[in-house]
Parts: sequence; C-alpha cells; structure tokens
Amino acid sequence: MSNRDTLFAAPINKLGDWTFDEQVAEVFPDMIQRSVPGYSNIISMIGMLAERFVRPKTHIYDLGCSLGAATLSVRRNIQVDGCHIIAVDNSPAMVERCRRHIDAFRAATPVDVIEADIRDVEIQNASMVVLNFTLQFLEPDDRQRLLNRIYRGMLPGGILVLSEKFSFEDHQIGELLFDMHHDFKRANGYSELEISQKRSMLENVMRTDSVEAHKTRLHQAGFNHAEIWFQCFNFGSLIAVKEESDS
Ligand SMILES: C[S@@+](CC[C@H](N)C(=O)[O-])C[C@H]1O[C@@H](n2cnc3c(N)ncnc32)[C@H](O)[C@@H]1O
Ligand SMILES: O=C(O)C(=O)C[C@]1(C(=O)O)C=C[C@@H](O)C=C1
Repeated sequence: MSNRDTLFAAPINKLGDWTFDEQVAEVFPDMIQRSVPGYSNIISMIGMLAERFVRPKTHIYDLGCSLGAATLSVRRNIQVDGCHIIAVDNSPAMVERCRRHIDAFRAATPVDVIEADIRDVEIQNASMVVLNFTLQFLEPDDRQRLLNRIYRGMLPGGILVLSEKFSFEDHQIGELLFDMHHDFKRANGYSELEISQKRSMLENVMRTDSVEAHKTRLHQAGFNHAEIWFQCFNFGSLIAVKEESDS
C-alpha cells in the first residue's frame, strides 16, 4: 500500500514551484491515481501495446519513469527475447524508489534505471518509447527536439505512447473539462485548498498543449500516423507509429 497524499492539506506559507522531490515520490502512487483520470487504464493498456509492438532484440524507453509503473506494465506483458528496457528520470528520489520497485519482481527482461535528463539520453534501436505525462514538464522549446530524436532512434514499425494533460482550443469545452477534472479530484477526497495549492505550484512548470498541437509536433518529427487512443476529461494519450518503410 502506498502512503496517502496529504502534502497540500494544510496552508503553505510560500508556494514555490513544483518539484518531484522526496515528499512527492513518497506519496506518488496515491497522488497520480487520485489526480489523473484514467491513469491505471493507461498503464494497463501500455502493457497491451507493448505486447503487440515490442520486437525481439530491441530497446524500450520509459522517459520520465517516476516509480516505474509503465516499465513494470511493459515488462509483465512482453514475451520476446533479447529486449532491454531503459527507464529514465532526473529526480533522484524517484530513481531510488524506482530501482527498488523494479528489483522487487523477477523477470526475464533486464531494466536499466538511469538518473538523467531525458533530453540527454541517446535513443536507439527502439521498438517502443513511452512518455507518460512527462513531455508537459519540458520547456515548450525542447519538446520538438526530443520528439525528433525519438523518431530518429526508433525502428520502422515502432510506437511512441504520449500521455498528457491537454488544453483545448475551444474555450468552453476546455473550461468544462477542467472543471470535470476538479470534480474528479474532489470525488477522490482532495479539498479545495489542496487542489488550489497544487495548481499554483504546477503553474510555472507544467505547460499543457492541445491535442492538435501534439499531433502537429508528432507529424513534424516524422510520424505519419498519430492519433489519440484514450481520453478522460482533459487527460489522455496519443500513439504515433513510425512507418514500416521508413528507416
Ligand atoms: C508525472 S510524472 C510521470 C509518471 C510516470 N511516467 C508514470 O507513468 O507513472 C513526470 C516525471 O517526469 C520526470 N521528469 C520531468 N522532466 C524530466 C526531464 N527533463 N528528464 C527526466 N525526467 C524528467 C519527473 O521527475 C517525474 O518523475
Ligand atoms: O493537474 C493535476 O492536478 C495533476 O496533478 C497533474 C499531474 C500530471 O499530469 O502529471 C501533475 C503532477 C503529479 O505528478 C500528478 C499529476
């Protein structure tokens, strides 16, 4: 059982910027489950996508892996030989716990948990890359560059899973889905104070894009095929597939 997230339950004097520190890592499974509608579905389906797309003797990258939920789902579901999972995060607190999670289960596929900035990690021989709620934390200017590198390091027929919190070009729908997300958090036991303190901490560090902006970037990177496969309120996930004929 993971610890309950009560980090923002009491008033905080000076709200700084959001970081994935020790305190957040400690409560993260509970926090993400109660904050991201559809999170556990996305994690399960990443496993199903892995079963279909991962090829023998290739790499799978989990970029911004936190505690390794997506990595574990991939590893549980692949039945091909010679693969290697590379899980990357730049938060020492996350990486330390992630290593313990991964080591707690025995499995055939080796996993390297690397403490690094995902912008510096070489992507090669990849049949699957997962960005599960991570791209939104990069500077907007760095997002295209990362997607370009992912595309270049991916094998033909490989898949990128890109999950994000979205903004919306239609202001009215955007507001409705934003409110529905808050209802979701309230229904999961967060108070108005917890919701508003966390929101202001995230404001400067998590800048969301529309689904259209994501698709434009993915196409720009070279992915001819990109589509949303899951959405719940203002959270969702896209898949992008590299053409078989493209090397
Ligand atoms: C919302 S969490 C991701 C959740 C995780 N993928 C999952 O499925 O449970 C975002 C993670 O991205 C990491 N992160 C943010 N920017 C990063 C960067 N530039 N390089 C590496 N990791 C980064 C954070 O430390 C954090 O653990
Ligand atoms: O918008 C929110 O309330 C969120 O909590 C979003 C979000 C995310 O999408 O990554 C932000 C930080 C936490 O790690 C978990 C979820």
